[in-house]
Amino acid sequence: MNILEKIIADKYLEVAERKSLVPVKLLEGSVFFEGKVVSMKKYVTNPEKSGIIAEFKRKSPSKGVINGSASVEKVSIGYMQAGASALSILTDTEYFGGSSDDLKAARKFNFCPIIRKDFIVDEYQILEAKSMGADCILLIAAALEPAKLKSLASFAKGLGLEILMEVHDGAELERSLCDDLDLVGVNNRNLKTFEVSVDTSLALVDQIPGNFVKVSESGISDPNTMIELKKAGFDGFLIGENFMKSSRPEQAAYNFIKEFKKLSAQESELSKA
Ligand SMILES: O=P(O)(O)OC[C@@H](O)[C@@H](O)c1c[nH]c2ccccc12
Repeated sequence: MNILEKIIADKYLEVAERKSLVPVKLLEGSVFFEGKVVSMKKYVTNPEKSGIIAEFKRKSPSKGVINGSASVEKVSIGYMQAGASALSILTDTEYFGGSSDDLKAARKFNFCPIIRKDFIVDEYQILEAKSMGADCILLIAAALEPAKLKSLASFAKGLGLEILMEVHDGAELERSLCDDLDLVGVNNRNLKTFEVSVDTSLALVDQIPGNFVKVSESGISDPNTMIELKKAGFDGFLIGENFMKSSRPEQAAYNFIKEFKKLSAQESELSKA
């Protein structure tokens, strides 16, 4: 069993347990349930912003503990002040050290799109996402049968949520593309082997139809790489570890975005010349 298969197997058990403890009616009673969704698609493509979806992640199966002491309040506010377009909050506890409380805290302190980063295998988790105040969910093509991915996407759409579908190769992209998706992400990290390469994004970008917002995910640690990915056609950049490994993730994001803006300005000067 590879790590993704293990996480997914555990996720089914975890969701079954929560389902038996927290009834859907209670989720639907949350103040956020009727709340308006802030569009990830719009924020990520807004030229005034960086396109960065900044992630709050305490640990991961590939890296172990990344940051054991960061405050979600401080970091999420700081990310947005630094110029991020949106937030990604891990809610998986066992493998990533996150929780629904992290997402609720981020929601409380920020008016911006927030994606619930988790391994969604059941409609119940989409209701949970809405009840926490999320605007967008992640669906991982490598973890879901195409028919199931499509029905989960349509369920999320029905609640007004946006959907980021994550793929890792052309075959996943082809079999799982559907109209209900808003953003398509290419994960540079293979969730089965943990290998990371931005070439994965560069190789797939032209296969993503133009009506979807294109996001490159994982392993981005240099503003020059972001410039390269942007030139290739990406609108969004999901960055976690490179910020979270710092004792002040919000400061790391600020420095990164400042450098990115400087490089972008130089690029556009060059293209004018
Ligand atoms: O920390 P990184 O290398 O910047 O990557 C962020 C994000 O892409 C990564 O956390 C991620 C991408 N897809 C996922 C699916 C589940 C959990 C986590 C992820």
